[in-house]
Amino acid sequence: MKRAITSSSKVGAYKRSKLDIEHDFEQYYSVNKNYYPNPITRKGANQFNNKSRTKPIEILEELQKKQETSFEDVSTLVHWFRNDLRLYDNIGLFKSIELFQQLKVKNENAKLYAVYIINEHDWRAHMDSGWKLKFTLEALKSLEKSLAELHIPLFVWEFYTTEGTISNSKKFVEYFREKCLNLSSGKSMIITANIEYQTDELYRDIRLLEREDQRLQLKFYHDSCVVAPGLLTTGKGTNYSVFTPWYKKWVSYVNNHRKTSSEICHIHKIEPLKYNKVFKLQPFQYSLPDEFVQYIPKSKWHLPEVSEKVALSKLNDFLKIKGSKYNNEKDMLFLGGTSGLSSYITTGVLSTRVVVNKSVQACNGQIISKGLKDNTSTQNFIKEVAWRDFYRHCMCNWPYTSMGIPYRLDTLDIKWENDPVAFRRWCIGNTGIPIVDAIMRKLLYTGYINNRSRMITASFLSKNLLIDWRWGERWFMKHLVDGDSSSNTGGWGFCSSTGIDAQPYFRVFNMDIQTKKYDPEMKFIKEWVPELRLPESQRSTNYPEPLVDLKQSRDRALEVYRSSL
Ligand SMILES: Cc1cc2nc3c(=O)[nH]c(=O)nc-3n(C[C@H](O)[C@H](O)[C@H](O)COP(=O)(O)OP(=O)(O)OC[C@H]3O[C@@H](n4cnc5c(N)ncnc54)[C@H](O)[C@@H]3O)c2cc1C
Repeated sequence: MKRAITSSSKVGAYKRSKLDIEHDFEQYYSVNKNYYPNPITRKGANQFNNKSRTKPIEILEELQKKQETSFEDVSTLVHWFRNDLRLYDNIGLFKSIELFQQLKVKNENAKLYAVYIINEHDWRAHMDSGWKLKFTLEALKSLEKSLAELHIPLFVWEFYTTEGTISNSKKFVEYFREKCLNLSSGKSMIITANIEYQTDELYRDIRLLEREDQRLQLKFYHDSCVVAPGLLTTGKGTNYSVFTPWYKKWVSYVNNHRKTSSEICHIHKIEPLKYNKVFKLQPFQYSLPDEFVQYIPKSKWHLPEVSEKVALSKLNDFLKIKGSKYNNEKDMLFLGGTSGLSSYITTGVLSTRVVVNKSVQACNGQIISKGLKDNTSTQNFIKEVAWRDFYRHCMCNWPYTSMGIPYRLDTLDIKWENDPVAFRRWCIGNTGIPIVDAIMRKLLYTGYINNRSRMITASFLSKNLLIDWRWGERWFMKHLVDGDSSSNTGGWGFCSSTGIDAQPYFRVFNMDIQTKKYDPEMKFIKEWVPELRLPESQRSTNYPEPLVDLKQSRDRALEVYRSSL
């Protein structure tokens, strides 16, 4: 078979461009063996499909059913914040306050606290980016202040172990038990938390429930989706693996809520009371270690302001100003026609129920799923938000997709070429394909690129370069400010034709057409690839020749995919 990638010696000449940063590229080639010494295999993944292994979400829900609430000897209630760093429309927090008010009737000295737990090993294992962690810590600071206004202290605990231990370990369970009992002076307590749907996190919560000390009552709630996983099944009771019929069901589920509530989806608002006695706020002290920060170019260190208030006003502004133009502008590379809310949503500073409610108000009506193609801009915006739910549902239904295995198990047979030099050039935006380079440089320098940009570069990596999509997925996680494992895996699966409701394998993005459509005047490209600003005749030679011939590499991809599937 003809190899379409240009020779490596030529490639070497471009390896230290101005945008290159010191980087250990090998970390993207496979799951981190320190944390996952025995990664799941195809056989293991199939056990979930043939039901010989129970899905973690089902185990968690079964264990939950067995929990009964008892206020006996309880004097402390804690809400454990994870990716839900907000007060407004936070179901777990809302429930915790409901329980606290019941408890107060029985024990007027009862206390309500909030907790957040830092485990750097989790961040390493999940390849969280410096951008995202910095954003999370800012969100936490803002939350701490808002909680203090309600007289609820926030405790930030740090789980440190010398050996690599993620939070689904026995060690963590023991640590958690000790910290909690310390807080309640050895008495019983109730802990609320919102469910995180990634497999590691589900197994962590399962362990906590299974090994629970009788004194600790844990209560988990669905919160991060508009419609909780498990509620939408086909007429035959099976899980949807195609978005459009799932979305129709999602829309009618959400619309039906109008019958029982004034809102499309019920928003949980807590009362702005003083829940405990006054206390002196001592802001938590934690600095993000260099190993996470180092991936962010220092000169460009800039994050948007992070608070619930900012997120809500960004949403309102978007709906007022850009919402009606979303259909035309969302894909344009230089316009910023999308909401820019993903980092707020990923860290839970903003709830997607609020996003959907406000969007529906903005278009004065219900959500429509019929004639999807003709939908208005705001209706389409809602549909994009629903994709996030869809991928979360899928992660619960096919848990191995959160363990480094594609939804389509047959695609494990694809013979990826996995050229490390080509991968490196893709990462740093030096492929010689202007649209790809501009996007990849923007990602490296800002931590954010829009959905079209993600699709273009993911298609190019997995198809034109024939590099295992998981290498790219990990690079994205390590660099995105909004890195979210279900949306990221879902997006990569879609573009590489290995995931759920994916593009057919023969759809290979044509980079020239993408440029003409989404950056017609090359404004975006020239912004990020300054080498191309001058007219061709005056350009110096420091911009690389294309890494691949687009037509040849497309044909090669089709051949490889066809022969493997
Ligand atoms: C290869 C690839 C990787 C991706 N990785 C991530 C990721 O790590 N984290 C992430 O939040 N999104 C990811 N997405 C989805 C999407 O690209 C981003 O959510 C979107 O670009 C964020 O910008 P925005 O908030 O301005 O989007 P808007 O267009 O304003 O959309 C509003 C919200 O809807 C949700 N949303 C929109 N499009 C999608 C989609 N296709 N799939 C799932 N949710 C969507 C997001 O929560 C987003 O904030 C990925 C998509 C692809 C193709």
